[in-house]
Amino acid sequence: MSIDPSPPVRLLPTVSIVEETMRQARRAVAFALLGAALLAALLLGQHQWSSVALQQAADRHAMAHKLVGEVRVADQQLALAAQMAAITGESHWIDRFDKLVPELALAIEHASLLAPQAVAASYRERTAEAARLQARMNASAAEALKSGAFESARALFDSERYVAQSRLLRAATEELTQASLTATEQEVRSLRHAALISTAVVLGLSVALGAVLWRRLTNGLGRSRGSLLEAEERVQRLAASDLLTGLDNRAALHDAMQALMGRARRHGEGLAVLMVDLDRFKPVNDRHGHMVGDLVLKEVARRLSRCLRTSDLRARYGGDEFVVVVDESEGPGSAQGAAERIVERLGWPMQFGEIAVNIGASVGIARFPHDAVSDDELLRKADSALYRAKQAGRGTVCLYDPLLDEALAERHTLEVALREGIAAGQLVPYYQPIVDLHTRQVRSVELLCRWKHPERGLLGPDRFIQLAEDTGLIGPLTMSLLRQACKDLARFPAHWRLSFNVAPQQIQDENLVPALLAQLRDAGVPPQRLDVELTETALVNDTARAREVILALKRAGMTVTLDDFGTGYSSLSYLAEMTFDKIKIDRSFVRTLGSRPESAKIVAAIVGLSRSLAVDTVAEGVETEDEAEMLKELGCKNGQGYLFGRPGLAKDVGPLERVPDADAWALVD
Ligand SMILES: Nc1nc2c(ncn2[C@@H]2O[C@H](COP(=O)(O)OP(=O)(O)OP(=O)(O)O)[C@@H](O)[C@H]2O)c(=O)[nH]1
Repeated sequence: MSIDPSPPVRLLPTVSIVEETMRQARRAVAFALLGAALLAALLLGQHQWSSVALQQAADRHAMAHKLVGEVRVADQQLALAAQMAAITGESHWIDRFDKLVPELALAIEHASLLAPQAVAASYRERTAEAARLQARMNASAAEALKSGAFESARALFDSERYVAQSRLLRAATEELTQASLTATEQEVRSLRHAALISTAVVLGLSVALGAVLWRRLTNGLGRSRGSLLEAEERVQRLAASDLLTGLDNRAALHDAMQALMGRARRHGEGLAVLMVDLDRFKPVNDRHGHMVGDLVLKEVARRLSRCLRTSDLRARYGGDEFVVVVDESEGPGSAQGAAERIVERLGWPMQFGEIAVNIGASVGIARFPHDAVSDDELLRKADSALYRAKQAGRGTVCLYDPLLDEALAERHTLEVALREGIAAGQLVPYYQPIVDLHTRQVRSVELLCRWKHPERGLLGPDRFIQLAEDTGLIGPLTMSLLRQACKDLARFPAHWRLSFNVAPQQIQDENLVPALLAQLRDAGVPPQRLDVELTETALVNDTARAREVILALKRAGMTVTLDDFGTGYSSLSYLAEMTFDKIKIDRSFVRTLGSRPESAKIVAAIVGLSRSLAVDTVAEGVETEDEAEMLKELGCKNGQGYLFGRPGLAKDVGPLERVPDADAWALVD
């Protein structure tokens, strides 16, 4: 398998999708508005144009009407004025005749302008000669009238020629004015018709344009809606899945569990929740980096998917924890089977390019509805079972057990109380003397710890030290105790030294040595009075780091003791390598000195070894004079135990210089 750093699920540009969608929607709406404005302008323009044209045509028609009357009246009045002037010779008739001649000519001219051009041209052609003669005769008549020759004027008016020409002209003029009337009427009618047609065309166009715009708008909005729905679906998918593995995430798990529980309840079926935690995953990150760690997590997700049914729910719960929910409709065995398959498959080696990785998995199982009926409770109980699987040595499967759950709850309560207790100064230093086996002089005291629990009374270290180590409280606890112990040490006899234990986890703390020196400085105690005890476990876990710490402690002036020697790994190489100042012989050898000959041999060997390495020895757990005697004979220099004194408070330990017998000590423990 090659190393591929890209995550399986790509973060999608949801924001830009929304922006694009908004852009599309805005464009569609802008088009619609523009189209609507165009349509409105078109309709308005068409309406305006047709109203103006119609009005003008109507005006011309009215004019034609008026001219028909005017020409007729002017003609009749002209004839009347001519007759009356010739008969009466009165000057006002003569003036009237004079005036009416050009008036009639002008009215005819206007009418010809309104008539169709062809009609007007034909009128002019047909009447040109008659009009010219008529005009000449009118002029002669007018002259005759003005000169008083009324008889000759009358003769002219009554002449056959004049009458015939007047009739011809009247008929032609009547034709012309009627033609102008008809033409203007037709114009009005055809304009009305055109207006109707253009309105229909514009309306048709508007409907077509409206339909196009509507389509565009709905298409645009439809596309926007589609994009938004798609984006929403993506967002929901992303929100529900773990980005690294692509499995459901914690939130989605809860939703899915509730749905599964609802269905199981309806069908009267069972479910099992498997809490899976990887074993030894942290070292993978530490050794190969987080990128390889991530690949492991992805591979775990892949293997989980392969060894389970597709209907089984799989989720990443966080960190290196996964949750699987299997249905138990076929009986309670299926969860156990699935869990065992998971442990087996995740235990198979993984290979990423050159890098080989070996992890494992522990599984805790809780059942619905047997153990719990809510998702939170089920997960909590599966976690409790998982805790037990881890305690049992990892790589195992454990079912939830209510009794152990109580133990876990008790442990949690104690952890909370311990955290508060450390802050509140409830952890009290106790001291046990370490004496010279020959002189019984007190050489040093070992710092031990008691917890003055506000409700449970005085608790020994067996009740809380392991808990403190497991929960990371051992560092703060040690420092809190040491702060008080350094003050006590300043008041103890100046040749007494103080031994105290440093837990394996504390070895990793970069600040350990500076913090110890700061405590000593605050209390005004030289580092030479401090002896740090380390167990073999601390050395085995991280030998290189242990060597560094030992060197730093010694450089700072403190001494270092190898605690509980003989019980653990007892590698002689540690002794040679690490330059301890003292070795503590474990109490199990001391207690069996009288009963098991091998114990004496082991003690003799350890003492011999120490002597050759020029290292001091201390025997732990000395309870009888016989044991003290034997140890002395075997060459052991120092002893610690009930024979010399039980652990006590500073006020009880302080006055002691030498311990003749056990009664000298306040028996506080
Ligand atoms: N590479 C990677 N590491 C992660 C991620 N999330 C959590 N971790 C690491 O996973 C580790 C989980 O810690 P633990 O469960 O104590 O590690 P472990 O070694 O498996 O411990 P045990 O369960 O006791 O065997 C921590 O070191 C986290 O930093 C992630 O997304 N990627």
